[in-house]
Amino acid sequence: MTENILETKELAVEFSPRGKKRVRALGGVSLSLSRGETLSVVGESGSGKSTLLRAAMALIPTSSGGVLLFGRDVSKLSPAELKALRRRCGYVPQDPYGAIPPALSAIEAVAEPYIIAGVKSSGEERRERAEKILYSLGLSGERILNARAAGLSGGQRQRVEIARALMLGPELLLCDEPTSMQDASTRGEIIDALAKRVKAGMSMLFVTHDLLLAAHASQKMIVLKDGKICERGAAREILSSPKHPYTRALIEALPKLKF
Ligand SMILES: Nc1ncnc2c1ncn2[C@@H]1O[C@H](COP(=O)(O)OP(=O)(O)OP(=O)(O)O)[C@@H](O)[C@H]1O
Repeated sequence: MTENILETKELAVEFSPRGKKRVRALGGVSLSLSRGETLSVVGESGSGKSTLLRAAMALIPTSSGGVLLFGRDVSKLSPAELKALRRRCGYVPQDPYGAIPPALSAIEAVAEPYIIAGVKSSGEERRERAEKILYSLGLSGERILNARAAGLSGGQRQRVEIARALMLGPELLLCDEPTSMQDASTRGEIIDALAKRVKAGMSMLFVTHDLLLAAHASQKMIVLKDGKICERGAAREILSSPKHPYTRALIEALPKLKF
């Protein structure tokens, strides 16, 4: 039997900003992700992708429906139990600015989760592991490794964020537009590094507005429109023969190369 790492059931999230109209960000989303599998979440800006990631990690309250993380209903967990489950997850937030502690160098920032989680290790071991992960994402060299966040480009910060999320060897990686600031070849390098980990058993929920990237990075895909799934299935199949008019419109909007 396949083991579900993440499951959402009719998940709904509403925001009630003070003095403003209530926003229904997610309206009944059901999905499942098993071990060693990647699911891409695709949709336009405002379709609910980030909300889905944050709700999956129980970082925001849900209005109805539920989330099972590693088979446990997150609404029934104590803060300590939830913390323990979150430790098994890596989260790459959308905005790499501000997510990295400004006083730490890149290598220290990547090694920090080991210290926070209390993993017994020497400074040397932490550094070695952090360096290896950064290298797999195309970052190396003393100048980069010792730079603080302010001295790194947006794309480099994004890779430091991904490396931080990988430091504890997560069983589930949730990433929110993790390659939005990368050039094409670095993007490929990152996707390949993540794919290797998926092959080794990691599961990944991959948020992107880029359908081509989604098809490259994942086996399964869901397309979100106004907080609801309008299409789901095998990523490449959706790309080659989309069923929903919204997906078709997204594909038609992809830039066409002309020579
Ligand atoms: N904290 C919040 N308070 C109020 N409304 C919110 C909040 N977070 C998200 N929303 C609203 O929920 C809807 C979904 O937002 P979300 O950020 O999940 O979309 P998204 O698909 O990730 O967009 P993007 O691709 O631009 O990041 C939007 O209408 C957004 O304005």
